[in-house]
Amino acid sequence: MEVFKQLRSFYWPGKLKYLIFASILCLAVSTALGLVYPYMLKHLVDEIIMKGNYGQVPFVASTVLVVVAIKAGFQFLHGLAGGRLGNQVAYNLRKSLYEKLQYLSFQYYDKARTGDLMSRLTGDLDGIRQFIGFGFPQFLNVFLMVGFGSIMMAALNWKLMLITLVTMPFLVFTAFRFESKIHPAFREIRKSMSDLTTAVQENITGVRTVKSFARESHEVEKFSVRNDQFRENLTGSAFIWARYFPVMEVFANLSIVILLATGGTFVLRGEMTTGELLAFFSLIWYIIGPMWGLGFHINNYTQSKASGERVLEILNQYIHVKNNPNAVPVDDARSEGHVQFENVTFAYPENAPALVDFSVDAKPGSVIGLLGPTGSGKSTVFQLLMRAYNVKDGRILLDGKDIKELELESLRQQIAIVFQETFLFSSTIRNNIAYGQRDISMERIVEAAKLAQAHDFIMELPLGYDTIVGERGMGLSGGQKQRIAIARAILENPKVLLLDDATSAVDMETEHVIQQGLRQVMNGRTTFVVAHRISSLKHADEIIVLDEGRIVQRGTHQELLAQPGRYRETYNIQYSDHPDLAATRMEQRGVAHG
Ligand SMILES: Nc1ncnc2c1ncn2[C@@H]1O[C@H](COP(=O)(O)OP(=O)(O)OP(=O)(O)O)[C@@H](O)[C@H]1O
Repeated sequence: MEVFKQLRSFYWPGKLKYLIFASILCLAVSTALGLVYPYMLKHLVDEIIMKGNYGQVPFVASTVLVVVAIKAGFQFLHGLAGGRLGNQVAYNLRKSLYEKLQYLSFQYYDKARTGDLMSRLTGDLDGIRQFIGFGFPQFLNVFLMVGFGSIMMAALNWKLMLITLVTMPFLVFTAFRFESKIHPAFREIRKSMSDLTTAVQENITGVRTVKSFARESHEVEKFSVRNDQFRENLTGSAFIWARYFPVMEVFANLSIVILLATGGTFVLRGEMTTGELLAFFSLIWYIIGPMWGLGFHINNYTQSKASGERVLEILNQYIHVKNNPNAVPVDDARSEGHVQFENVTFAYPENAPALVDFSVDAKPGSVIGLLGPTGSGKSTVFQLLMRAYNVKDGRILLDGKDIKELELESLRQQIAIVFQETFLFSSTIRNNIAYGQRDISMERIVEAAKLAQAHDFIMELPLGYDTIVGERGMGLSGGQKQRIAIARAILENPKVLLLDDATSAVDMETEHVIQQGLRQVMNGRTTFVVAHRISSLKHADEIIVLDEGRIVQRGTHQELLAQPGRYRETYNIQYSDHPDLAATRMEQRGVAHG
């Protein structure tokens, strides 16, 4: 029950608890009305058939008819209340889960699997909806039926009741044993289901890689393993069912045998009437039915308990990066974009340090270039500045304030980043550029697109800015996607601009034009540029060369060219074919040296 206690805030607040009461009450009334049948049966046999009072038959029949109609009415109300309750609970849970997913830290997403999360948000949520809406009232109804049935049976003949129900403890014991076995089995089923979903999701996401490497059969094989596992888990649970249900059936039927033998003897001895025995016989299902169904209800309960655990796991997930209690918002009007890293050393969880003793003082409006081999920590600088992770050694300051003391949202609003890999939403190009910003005029979107050199190619598309780009921007080239991402960052009008290899996918010519546009944009903003091409870095106020997380060189383009080291080596490699020609071309394009 601990799981449902923890989920209480989703089904108890406000009117919801009244829906629970209404649903249970309607079911209870409907169950109580069911007791009229055995009573009518007894009356029919003892008072009408035995005594030949056939004139009462229409009365009995119409009573049963009225009872059936009222019972159906209450069952309808139970369904209505249960349905509304379940849907509202699922709605509340879905909302909270989605909200939680928005605020979970990068650290969580480093390990999270999309398919698994999807299965929690769909399958598991539905399990909880079903149980809270219907499973739970039905479960309570078991006790009501047993209670009502026992009272009426005891009123008819308490001795017969005790004898008949002698097998019930065995039935209950078996039902509980069954529960203890089936719960872990269901947990496994849910887990393998999410493995399966993950496999499908990853396969669809990576379909281009799969096809281009002709690895379809490899994927089918990989999927088969998970599919086998899922089947085995289902078979395992079916085996548990198969083992326990016949045992429960035997105990249930034993009760009926005992009832027939003992009850028959009682009637022959004149200790009870035939009508009473028939009423008893019909009543026994009030006890056996729920006991029989106990397995099903327990099953339902354990499934939703397993689902509840998986949903709670997300809801209770620790958020590593969040606002400090005394966090202050960044004053938009006063923010200058002065970024300082002071002796920052950082390691991703369970990893070697990605950045060691990193310091930089990026004055407002300055441009800092970052160069270094892959894995040297360049992107980590960006991640830390956005406070994707918390820094423990050293400090990062924005306008002299430790970013840990600033409100996270307002900090990130000061920063716009163009990632190495562009992510576009399945929406129009206009919405992708204006992502999340309301009341943005079309003029500003077009202006940003022009600066990012995206306007021309967008206008060539049949629907222009209203063209819907496919999932993750399918249908656009890498360079086109990057330019849309740059336009998005420009529109953000940030104080700090982070360009993480933002022009890697465009040709040199386009890069040069984008950079001219960017230079206009960078004016008055602090910019960090990660690039592998010297041409993207040479105008930076300071260039930092990283290797294995450590700063190995720093200075301006000219200073770094003048000293031996990685920067000059990179320069020589990039301009080695025709160093003079390269230089001349640059001059011609107006990219002044140094
Ligand atoms: N989310 C993460 N979790 C764990 N380790 C990470 C994570 N991101 C990066 N790393 C590790 O941190 C180190 C620095 O990575 P980073 O992405 O900063 O390098 P980079 O210089 O930007 O490389 P590239 O030029 O290839 O983008 C690498 O060893 C990398 O494996």
